Amino acid sequence: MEAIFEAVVYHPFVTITVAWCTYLVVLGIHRVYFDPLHNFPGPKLAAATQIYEFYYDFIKGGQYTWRIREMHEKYGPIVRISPCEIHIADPDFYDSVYTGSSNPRDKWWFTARLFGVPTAFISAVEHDLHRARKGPLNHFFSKRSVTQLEPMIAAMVEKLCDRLSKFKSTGKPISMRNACAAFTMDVVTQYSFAKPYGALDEEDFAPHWPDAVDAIEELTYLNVYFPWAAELLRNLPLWLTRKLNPLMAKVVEFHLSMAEQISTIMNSESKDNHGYDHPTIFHEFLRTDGLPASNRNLQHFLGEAQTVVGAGQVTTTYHLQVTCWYILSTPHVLPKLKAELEEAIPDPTVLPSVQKLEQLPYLSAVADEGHRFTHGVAHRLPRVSPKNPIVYKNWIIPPGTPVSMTHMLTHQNPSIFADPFAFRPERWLGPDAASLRKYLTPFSKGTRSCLGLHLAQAEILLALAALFRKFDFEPYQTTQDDMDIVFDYFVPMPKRGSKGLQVLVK
Ligand code: HEM
Repeated sequence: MEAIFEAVVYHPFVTITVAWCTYLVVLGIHRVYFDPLHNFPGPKLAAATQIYEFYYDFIKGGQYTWRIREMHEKYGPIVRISPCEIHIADPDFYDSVYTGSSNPRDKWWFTARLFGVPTAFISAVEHDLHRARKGPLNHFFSKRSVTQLEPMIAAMVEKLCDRLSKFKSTGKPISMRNACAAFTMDVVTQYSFAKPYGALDEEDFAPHWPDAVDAIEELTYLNVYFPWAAELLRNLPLWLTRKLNPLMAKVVEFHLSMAEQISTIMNSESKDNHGYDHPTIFHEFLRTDGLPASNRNLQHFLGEAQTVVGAGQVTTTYHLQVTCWYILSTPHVLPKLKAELEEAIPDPTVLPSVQKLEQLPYLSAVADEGHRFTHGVAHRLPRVSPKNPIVYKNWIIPPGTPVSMTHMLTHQNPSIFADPFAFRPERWLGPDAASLRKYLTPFSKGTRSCLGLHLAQAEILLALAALFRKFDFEPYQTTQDDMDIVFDYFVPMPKRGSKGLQVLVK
């Protein structure tokens, strides 16, 4: 008996397990009572172990954002939400966290893994590395470059309208999620590869592309918590990945399609984008002299392509779809918008420039209110001050600590946006509009802010103007709960099974 007891107690597995558990308990106690963040308010369990956050985001699926909101209601504007992360819910502090390059911020290495593309600029942890990698892409997205791109975007809008007009009075519903995604996908792939994916030409608007980009988003927590598993799944034979994890299979198929485009450009003798009246990102990118030799490979370009194409497609599509829903479902908005568009666009076949559309107050207010409802991203965005502490009121947050804020908490804050769940473009037209604007942060701010802001704004204004000048829509089997955000998979997502906005063209 004694021999059995000794064998069990001294078995290496038991010894290691006991030692590991003891280590975790001591670590938890240290984090809660002794480490530099121990004074910050928040649940003790969240401070002791990251399993707390893991439970809400991985097990329950994208739910920590709502738990964080509850924590702020209980503990106030600054909360320790995990052993190493501080979250702030004070909209006036946004500019102190999301700073420019004179006060650089790093990303937090842990959440830099969200997208599963470690060499892409979006995943670069250090400020300097991020700047070096993003640099070659910046000029493609300047206001000037986007203005030059306008004829292409307008042509895609025309194509979208052409397709929608075929549904007129047929009684056949259209998925606005798929139609808008086809438009944004064709724009961003035309700009990236000089070859659109042709989603607007497909009968059903090629839903497999937005499905693939949504799959990238749904896999963000797998990438963060189990990067090795995500890597393994990405590299298995496709048939096996399809069986084990259909979401990852969609991502791999998406990667294969982009790899084909990039290889064609890499292998073509001339790197010239002959025949196109606008530059294209990956032709130019491959010519960039400043790019280190280690980054001149398919894998690196693929990471950048996923970043640009994915980010360009998912956010703008979501904005367009959700804004269309609120325009159609908020009784006073549609007639006001239509009246403005009819006056500004006497001939519906001739769309004004983006510059002219920007001057239409109600259209711009509708687009801004759409941003306030869609947030850009649902996830908090952690930033790290590498050398200096971040000081919030009496709290001194040590350098190296990830500090995050969440757009949704600001955009739905009733002390800033009165009646926050009412879609009210008028709030952007009143006397308070200028002071409200600084709290509208869908594109984030600082060095890591959205690269595609001007492109997104051009797509949104041109598409909304054309859709509501040319068509009368009626929502089809869509209710508010098909649109409400219930998941944070980095980007906002509705309930499972929602088909998004479906419409009939009258
Ligand atoms: C409504 C439309 C859009 C919204 C609200 C939006 C919002 C955002 C936000 C909040 C970020 C910061 C993410 C982070 O900190 O990790 C971001 C980053 C980014 N966005 Fe957008 N985006 C939109 C459209 C676009 C478009 C059209 C493109 C390009 C085609 C684009 C490309 C990017 C890229 C490349 C980044 C990474 C920037 C970096 O890491 O420095 N976005 N976007």
